[in-house]
Amino acid sequence: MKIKNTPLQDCYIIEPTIFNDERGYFFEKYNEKRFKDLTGLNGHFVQDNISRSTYGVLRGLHLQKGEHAQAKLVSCLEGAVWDVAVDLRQNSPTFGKWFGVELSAENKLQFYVPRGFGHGFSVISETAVFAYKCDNYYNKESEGGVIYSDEELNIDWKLPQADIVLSDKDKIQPIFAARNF
Ligand SMILES: Cc1cn([C@H]2C[C@H](O)[C@@H](COP(=O)(O)OP(=O)(O)O[C@H]3O[C@H](C)C(=O)[C@H](O)[C@H]3O)O2)c(=O)[nH]c1=O
Repeated sequence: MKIKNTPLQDCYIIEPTIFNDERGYFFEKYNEKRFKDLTGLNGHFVQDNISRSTYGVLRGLHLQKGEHAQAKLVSCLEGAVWDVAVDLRQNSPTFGKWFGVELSAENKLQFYVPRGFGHGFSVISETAVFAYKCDNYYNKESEGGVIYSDEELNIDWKLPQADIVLSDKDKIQPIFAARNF
């Protein structure tokens, strides 16, 4: 398991150790002790989520506010996504900056998105099964984020605008728009 820094403070890319043999492959998807030893972070997750999406779907940018804030450890089990984190922690040196990484069943990379970050992904393969661990429980009332098309962020979602498929919720600026956090 290797940890790689990103341009965003406290945001990491994790490269698991893959054991290949004539049967296929094996890897430890998550090991709390090793994660804590390598990152110095708490590393205790309480909720696992899975979503399946078709090409062009864009989910995000979401986060939960305050005491319900979630750190996420995300990966793609089938297909490929362009995964984006935005630092929305007002006191962070990388506040307002975004970073993207391709996560796929092929590269098996994982992406650690800390509390206080907006998170989203776009599906760049025919279908994608997305899995993520959260270190705090879902709390609908505390949900907020930033609209995917925020002009200041100017995020490249690696999709033609005409192909993007959004939920009704993601078509509008959230009530808790990150600028007011
Ligand atoms: C997030 C979540 C949702 N739900 C229910 C609520 C809705 O009835 C349904 C779909 O929820 P939503 O449309 O918010 O799901 P996504 O658009 O995939 O949002 C998620 O994907 C982006 C990329 C994230 O980073 C967040 O974790 C999360 O906001 O699942 C739950 O029951 N528990 C949960 O933890």
